[in-house]
Amino acid sequence: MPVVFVAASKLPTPFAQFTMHGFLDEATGREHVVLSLGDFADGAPVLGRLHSECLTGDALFSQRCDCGSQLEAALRAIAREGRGVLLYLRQEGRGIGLLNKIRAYELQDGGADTVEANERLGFAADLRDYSICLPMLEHLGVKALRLMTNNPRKVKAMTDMGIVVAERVPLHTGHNPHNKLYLATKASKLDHMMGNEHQGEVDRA
Ligand SMILES: Nc1nc2c(ncn2[C@@H]2O[C@H](COP(=O)(O)OP(=O)(O)OP(=O)(O)O)[C@@H](O)[C@H]2O)c(=O)[nH]1
Ligand SMILES: [Zn+2]
Repeated sequence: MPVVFVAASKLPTPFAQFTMHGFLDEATGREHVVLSLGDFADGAPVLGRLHSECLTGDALFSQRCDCGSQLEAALRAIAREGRGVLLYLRQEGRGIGLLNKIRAYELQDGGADTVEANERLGFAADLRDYSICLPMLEHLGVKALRLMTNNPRKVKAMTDMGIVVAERVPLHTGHNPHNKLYLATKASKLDHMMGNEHQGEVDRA
């Protein structure tokens, strides 16, 4: 079943006034949001972020992860450029949902790392499906991205579905003592690029 566009409105934020596009994934019932800024008609690669929902990091100021800081840095970068898209994907907890993420955090409080915790709960390390992005990008007329991410799986997923990733823009921000092990595990077990890439890097918030 498809991901269908439902409605669009203005969304004023401290960074810029974005246009907010709402989509329904009819297969799962999940409601996704895209914030866009500027015009994409010229076909030039668009500064973009595929941001997976993290209620704890995005809305509740959690320092267990880097999500809230990455969300803000990405919106600031798009605002600075006057052109870009942020897909806010409702794939909480890398796809396991909020309550299972809290179960996973409980196991992490007992010493497991982020991947071991998922596995002990019977889940793969990362259950996200990025195919939902294609209809949203097509709706907006975006064919090529300058993708703000440290996650090579996102780059591969876009390329595999025919979206050109003209550049990967590292997004290193929100590091603190509480998420040190989490970020190290993402680098060692989930292939995240946490090195000191400088090319086109988004400023730390
Ligand atoms: N299962 C699980 N999910 C987590 C944990 N910590 C954070 N998450 C989720 O991980 C996801 C992070 O998504 P993104 O911000 O898109 O980041 P990413 O895949 O790490 O890649 P980047 O683009 O480099 O940020 C969110 O859905 C969070 O809710 C954890 O310990 N366990
Ligand atoms: Zn998070």
